[in-house]
Amino acid sequence: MDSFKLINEAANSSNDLLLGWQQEGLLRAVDLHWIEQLACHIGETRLAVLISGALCSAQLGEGHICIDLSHIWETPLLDDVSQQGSREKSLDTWQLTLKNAGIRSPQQWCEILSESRLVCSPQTLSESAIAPCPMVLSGTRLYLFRYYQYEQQVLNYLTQQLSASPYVVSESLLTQLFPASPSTKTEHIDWQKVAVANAASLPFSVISGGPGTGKTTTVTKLLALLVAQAKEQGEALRIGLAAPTGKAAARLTESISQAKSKLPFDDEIKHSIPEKASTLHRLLGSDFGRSRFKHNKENPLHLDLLLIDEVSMVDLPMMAKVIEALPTHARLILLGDKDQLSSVEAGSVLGDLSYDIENAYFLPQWAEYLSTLTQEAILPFANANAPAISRSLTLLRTSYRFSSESGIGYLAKAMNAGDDRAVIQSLDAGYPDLEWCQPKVGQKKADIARLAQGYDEYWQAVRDNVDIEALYEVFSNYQILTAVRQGEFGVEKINAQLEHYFYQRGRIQDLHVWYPGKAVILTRNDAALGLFNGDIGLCKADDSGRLRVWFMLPDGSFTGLLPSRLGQFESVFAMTVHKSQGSEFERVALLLPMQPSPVLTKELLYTGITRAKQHFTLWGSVSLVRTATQSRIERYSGLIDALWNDRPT
Ligand SMILES: Nc1ncnc2c1ncn2[C@@H]1O[C@H](COP(=O)(O)OP(=O)(O)OP(=O)(O)O)[C@@H](O)[C@H]1O
Repeated sequence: MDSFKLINEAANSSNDLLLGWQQEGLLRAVDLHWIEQLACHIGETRLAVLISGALCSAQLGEGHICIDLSHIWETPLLDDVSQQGSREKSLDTWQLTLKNAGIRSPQQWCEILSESRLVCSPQTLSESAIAPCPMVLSGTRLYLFRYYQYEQQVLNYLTQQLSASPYVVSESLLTQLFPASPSTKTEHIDWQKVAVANAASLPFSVISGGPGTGKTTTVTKLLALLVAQAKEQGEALRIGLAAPTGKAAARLTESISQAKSKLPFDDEIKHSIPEKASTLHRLLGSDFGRSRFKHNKENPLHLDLLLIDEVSMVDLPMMAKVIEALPTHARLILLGDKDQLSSVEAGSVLGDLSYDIENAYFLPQWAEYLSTLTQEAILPFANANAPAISRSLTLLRTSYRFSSESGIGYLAKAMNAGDDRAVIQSLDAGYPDLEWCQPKVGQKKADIARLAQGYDEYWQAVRDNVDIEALYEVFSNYQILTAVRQGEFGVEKINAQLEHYFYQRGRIQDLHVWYPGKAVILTRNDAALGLFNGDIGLCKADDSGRLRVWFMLPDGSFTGLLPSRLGQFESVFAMTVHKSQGSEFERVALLLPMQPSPVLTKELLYTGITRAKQHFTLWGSVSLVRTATQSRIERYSGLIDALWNDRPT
């Protein structure tokens, strides 16, 4: 429906207006239902309040923790959300809507909201003992109450940690872990050593870095140092390792066990470093039927240190619950790649915490302390007003996986910088580890055949009836990724077309039953089976010839289930980039849709590219690659301002 017409027709009725927005896809049914129920219950009829509540709820669905009224005032809603219409027309429409709702400026908008019984201020919240109201207006930011609380929980925790006194760190253990070697010592700073020294000194720290920058190697050294220090004092550290998904937990387990073997410490220290990582849900004691975790403020985790990997995937509510369940004395170490896609659910905690990490050098006193401890020439912030959070952040800057000759490394860097010229240049440069295919209309069959070739080795392994470990390894060598779920290049259609192709080639005998080699991904957690959303299962006969679906467990063993026992799953010859987070493959083919889509952003492409270890193929047109490189995801929250507002300009 045309938006001008919509507003003219519906100016007198907020319900009609909001219903119209729902039809246009700006609101979800749940947003509308939520605000209608509340309005009815409290007797609120003002359009300005109802619009704000519905928008706040809708934007949460888009990953935003809050809405910023002054930003929204200047943003064309339709361009912002549904990409329809010209910017000018959308902005006119949006401003007209707000004016019809009696709003003339963001300030006036805030005043109207402040008068509503649906909205309260942070002050009223802190002063009153009465039940909270559904929304909170903090400055020009409007939150749903629960999300305001989550954000405050994280901020309160950080405020305490950032002012805590540092721990003493053993210089000799640090030197043992990072022996100075004249041949390896260049003019560059050893950021891994700095990261260990920094995180060992603090109760809270973030270590961020791109693929292969040695995040796991670094934290394993950090754990070794802390375990050895505790041992010197006759104590034992209780360490927890966790990640947001089962797959990421399994990778962390594997990487820590490999990195441990290279430590220059005796076996006793190595044995005291745990390897087994669990999902955050399992760590907190997920009770799938209940909203609260088993571990919380009243029943904290029995840990002295918690390390969480792949934090880019952790949403704000989960981070708040982890913090709530941490004992006050416990250290928290967050690990991840800040440039990857944010969590599926609302928030971008790692992105917000490490917002300006590239420039976040330490304050002079802290830089001096770290320089003395590490013997590295650490430059301090020039500005004495540096934000407190910068003390807790270390960025690992050197990739040990991709050499300077690596196309994948170069492409990932260009994508991250949003530099479309460099992206196109690297794709065109003929790097041996990069390939670029530009799909053309009418060539889909040939494209599917080419994409399917990547699975030749897998089908050979299925025919050879190799054991499940070997089959799993071959399957993990190659993965097709899609940017979207629906449409011609969406994951559903691509999977169906790949399976059809395999059927035509005689690799699958019957598409309608389970077959050896069928590959599935779970789309729901299954507590009873001990399996999680994102776990991959491969179909293979057991010793008695019965087909089972085999899943790898976090300890590397396999469990084979009858297909009838599986809950919700889908085929996984192709998966979405979102689902691939936390996994890596030797070879990756990333398939972009033919048409522009708001989901095509540099974060999505960067995440897809960095899933590849040895070879990466991009399927997408020049114009789409360019547009995606220049689009970035922005998620609203109050964290960046609260943590970084004193940053030097
Ligand atoms: N300082 C170093 N010197 C040489 N090689 C290193 C160094 N640090 C790490 N590596 C090697 O680089 C590889 C990647 O290291 P690691 O797995 O720790 O990185 P990561 O950042 O955790 O990787 P991922 O992207 O998989 O999360 C490993 O083979 C590791 O042994």
